[in-house]
Amino acid sequence: MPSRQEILNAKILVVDDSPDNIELMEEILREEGYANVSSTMEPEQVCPLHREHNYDLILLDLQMPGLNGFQVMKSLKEIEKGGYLPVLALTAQPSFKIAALEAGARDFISKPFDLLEVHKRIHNMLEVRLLYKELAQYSRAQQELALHDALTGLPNRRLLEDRIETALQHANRSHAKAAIMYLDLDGFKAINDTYGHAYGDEILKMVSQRLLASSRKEDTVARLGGDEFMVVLGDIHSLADAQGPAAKLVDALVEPFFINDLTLRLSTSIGISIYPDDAESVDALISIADYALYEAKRAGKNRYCSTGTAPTGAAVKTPAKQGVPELVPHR
Ligand SMILES: Nc1nc2c(ncn2[C@@H]2O[C@H](COP(=O)(O)OP(=O)(O)OP(=O)(O)O)[C@@H](O)[C@H]2O)c(=O)[nH]1
Repeated sequence: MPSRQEILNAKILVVDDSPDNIELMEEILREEGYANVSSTMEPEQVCPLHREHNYDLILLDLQMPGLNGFQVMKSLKEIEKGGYLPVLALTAQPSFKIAALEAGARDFISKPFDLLEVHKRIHNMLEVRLLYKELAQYSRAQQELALHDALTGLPNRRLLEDRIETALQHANRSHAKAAIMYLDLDGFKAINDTYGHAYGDEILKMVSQRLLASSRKEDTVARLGGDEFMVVLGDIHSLADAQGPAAKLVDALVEPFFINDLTLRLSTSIGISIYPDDAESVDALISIADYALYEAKRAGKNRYCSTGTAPTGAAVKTPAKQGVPELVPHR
């Protein structure tokens, strides 16, 4: 439940065409302790103001010249699409009460004001509004958690697969290629075993930062779990466009890590697959990158390995068409 202080700090807008009514309502609210009250006599300003300030409560007079309260609520619904309209209608017309509720107002206050009723209705409405905001925030945070790795904050496998799909679609549309780089740290287990899990975790966070710092903003850097990461490069035109970035990642991780008084060293191996040269589906591209990674490990670690053409220019078989790929480790 929101605290009394949170309720008193809520943002409130009073909308009325009568300066006397505005003054009266502002005074009522101030005396109760509400600290964030503003007002307007121009109904057409309500939406722009709400867009800017995201009010917790709009006390809205229904009968105003020009734009009336019902029209204002209609426009507010556009801003709060599917959301909660924080409107408390003010009306002297008994027949408008139900109409106001039907138009989206959460509640109404009758004029002339009964002070006790005003306070209760405002308090109750703010309580619900603030709870609603808390819930919406919590739900956004849960969605984020479901798509990100809790330790590093990087996208997790679920989000990664989506990102790869998007990169492939983009490559298709723009007649370009995409690269999947599968990374597995070398010697990570020894760090855990020697210095403990907390140091291992710290290294994983630092590795994530280095991978991000060594990639383009538009690339995806994800953690698959354990000491495995993936980097997706979109909008490339050849394997050579992925080899440079792969070498950069290998170099970035070979630099020592400083944690407390310790200097820790590890390296990474990378397997690369290219869309559409190696395969066309996400799963197949990941499998081929995994296979290339295995070859990079087998060839001595601290290097990347790809299918395709060796730097010397020697053509090698591509796995999608030829079965088992011939892989080219680079150091
Ligand atoms: N600290 C920490 N360790 C983890 C986490 N997830 C997995 N691990 C550990 O990471 C290690 C990964 O094992 P390997 O990939 O075989 O270790 P490695 O020494 O890098 O082996 P190579 O890849 O052959 O060089 C295991 O010891 C796991 O227990 C984690 O979230 N935090």
